[in-house]
Amino acid sequence: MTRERLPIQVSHLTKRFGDITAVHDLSFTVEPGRVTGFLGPNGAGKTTTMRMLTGLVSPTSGTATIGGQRYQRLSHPSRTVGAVFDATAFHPGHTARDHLRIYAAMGGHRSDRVTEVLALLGLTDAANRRTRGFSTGMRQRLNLATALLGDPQVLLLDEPSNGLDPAGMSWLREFLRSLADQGRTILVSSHVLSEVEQLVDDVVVIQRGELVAAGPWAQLAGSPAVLVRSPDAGALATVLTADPKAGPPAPRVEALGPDQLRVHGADVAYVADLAASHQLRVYELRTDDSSLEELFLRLTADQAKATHEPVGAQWDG
Ligand SMILES: Nc1ncnc2c1ncn2[C@@H]1O[C@H](COP(=O)(O)OP(=O)(O)OP(=O)(O)O)[C@@H](O)[C@H]1O
Repeated sequence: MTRERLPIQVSHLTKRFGDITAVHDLSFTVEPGRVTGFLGPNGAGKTTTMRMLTGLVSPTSGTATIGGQRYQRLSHPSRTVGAVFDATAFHPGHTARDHLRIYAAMGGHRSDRVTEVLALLGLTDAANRRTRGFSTGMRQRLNLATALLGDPQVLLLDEPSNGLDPAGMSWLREFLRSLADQGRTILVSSHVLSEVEQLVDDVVVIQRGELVAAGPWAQLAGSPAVLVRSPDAGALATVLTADPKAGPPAPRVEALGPDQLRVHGADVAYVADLAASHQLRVYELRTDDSSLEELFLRLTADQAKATHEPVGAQWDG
């Protein structure tokens, strides 16, 4: 089936609640066929923006459109956009099937779609269990099942990875990838930095309601640097910067200490092979994960709390 490709467009969007400016002159685009991370610390304005996209909150000014239309103007809103905002909004006494039946009825979706989404999300065996006993992973799956009832082309997911264990994250990554590969437009909010690179193709980073950065994740993050510990660090730095095979541009080398280097613009295998070919000793060689942290610290530099947190920390500490 050929699907209609529907980009999300946010243009000069502003929302004020009394004295609070939750979103300020925000503009970005979310492309179909890609998973886009919507990132920012708690209170940055992510949920407010997503609510404006679904018509739950009216903008003070600016526009938020889906396929060029405001949500209210879409001919089949609940079949075009699937959105879930509150991960805990299940009636504890309802079964997964009850929950989905209610939402299917509200959205005007055919009732056999309930069985389909239960199967799609791997919840068939849990369909008749009450949600009060559901694990976080099952709740997140039930949320996704709810969002997918209308087989929407656009998915807006607020913190879908919250509380997932590594297996759950891996499953979510594969699942979102398969939905994006069908040409759907997927916007996933998160305030957990370490989840970003696992899930998304593109990122939109906001802070205090304003855009900080937007673009392909790989481009924003750049390639990670390589850390080297070697008693021959000086000689290794010389061959790295002089090696004609590397250029242009040649790797850039920082001396971190007498036996430590940080190498930019080369990967671990390249540095290892070059050291071996010059018979230079290497005691430690690894990717420098702190470059990811540095990127976010730079992007959100005036977020005082963030400046002390390690890689993968949550911005709300
Ligand atoms: N209905 C409202 N009335 C008043 N202030 C609001 C309302 N909704 C949101 N805000 C404020 O707007 C700002 C942005 O909130 P929002 O929930 O959009 O941020 P967020 O990035 O989604 O944060 P989180 O990660 O905590 O969900 C916050 O200061 C919040 O207190």
